[in-house]
Amino acid sequence: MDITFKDVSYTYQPGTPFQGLGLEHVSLTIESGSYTAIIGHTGSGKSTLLQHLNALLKPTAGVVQIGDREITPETNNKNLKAIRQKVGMVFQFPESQLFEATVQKDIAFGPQNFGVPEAEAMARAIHMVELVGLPADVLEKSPFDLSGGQMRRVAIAGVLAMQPEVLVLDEPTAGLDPVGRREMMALFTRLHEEQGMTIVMVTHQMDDVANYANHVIVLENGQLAKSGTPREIFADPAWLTAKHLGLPTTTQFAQALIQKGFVFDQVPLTEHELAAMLQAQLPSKVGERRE
Ligand SMILES: Nc1ncnc2c1ncn2[C@@H]1O[C@H](COP(=O)(O)OP(=O)(O)OP(=O)(O)O)[C@@H](O)[C@H]1O
Repeated sequence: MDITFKDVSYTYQPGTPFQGLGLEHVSLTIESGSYTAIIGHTGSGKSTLLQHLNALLKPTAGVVQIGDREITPETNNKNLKAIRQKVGMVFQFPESQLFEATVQKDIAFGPQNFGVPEAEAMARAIHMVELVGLPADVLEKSPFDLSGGQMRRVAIAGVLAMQPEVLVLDEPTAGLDPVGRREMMALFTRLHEEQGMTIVMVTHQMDDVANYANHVIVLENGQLAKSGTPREIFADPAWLTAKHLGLPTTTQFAQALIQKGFVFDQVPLTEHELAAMLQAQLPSKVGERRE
């Protein structure tokens, strides 16, 4: 299911002293099956854009097309359930929204709320706990007895239990330790590669953009500043720096190497790419070491 923005603008609290511009004339497509990263400085409109992906916000001008459904400023707030099911939204620190007595009930709550019979919803919860990499014995535990990282997995399992086609994540690794972050990112890669799920992720982690995404949307002051593949986006480090956006660690390291006289045909984005490019430039030395 593609999601397309056609000249979308969104104004917060129009006509009041608190009026604020969230998005301005944004046109873009998030293709079915993509892994899209949304990046941009604070206040650039990332959260506003995310909330349009499942019609939590409706554009104040323009059209958001979600699959075959068009959302316009005139769209009635009723009958949006199908969209909410197809586009699962994981907000920042989603564990704060856990509330049921057991993990299983918490995960089953969403589907039940959407009309799935209790027995099926509870069965889905068992499957989802496994999918997000938690042991089965958490099912009967209170979510509040789990670690922070486990609670976040439970919250994500609750969204996955709705069987969405698109998973939208707002800084999903914020506050996790390095191991927790890696495991969480591996989970999204599994969902993307094994289940063909479309992933849309707001992140400040440029390493994650380089390592996982295949499409990047850069926002600035509510406008689309650039979109393309990670290679296209990171090909111009000066532009990113001017926008107060970072570079992947590897790309940054490559910049230092370029200053020392190394030449790269294209910007290395990952450790493996950089290693391969360096090996190609230092064949004799690498060979000597091996012998
Ligand atoms: N409720 C609101 N009322 C008025 N203006 C708002 C409101 N919420 C957001 N805005 C404005 O809309 C613009 C975009 O905000 P948004 O939260 O989408 O940015 P963001 O990129 O997600 O920021 P962050 O990285 O800090 O989460 C900002 O200028 C912000 O001040």
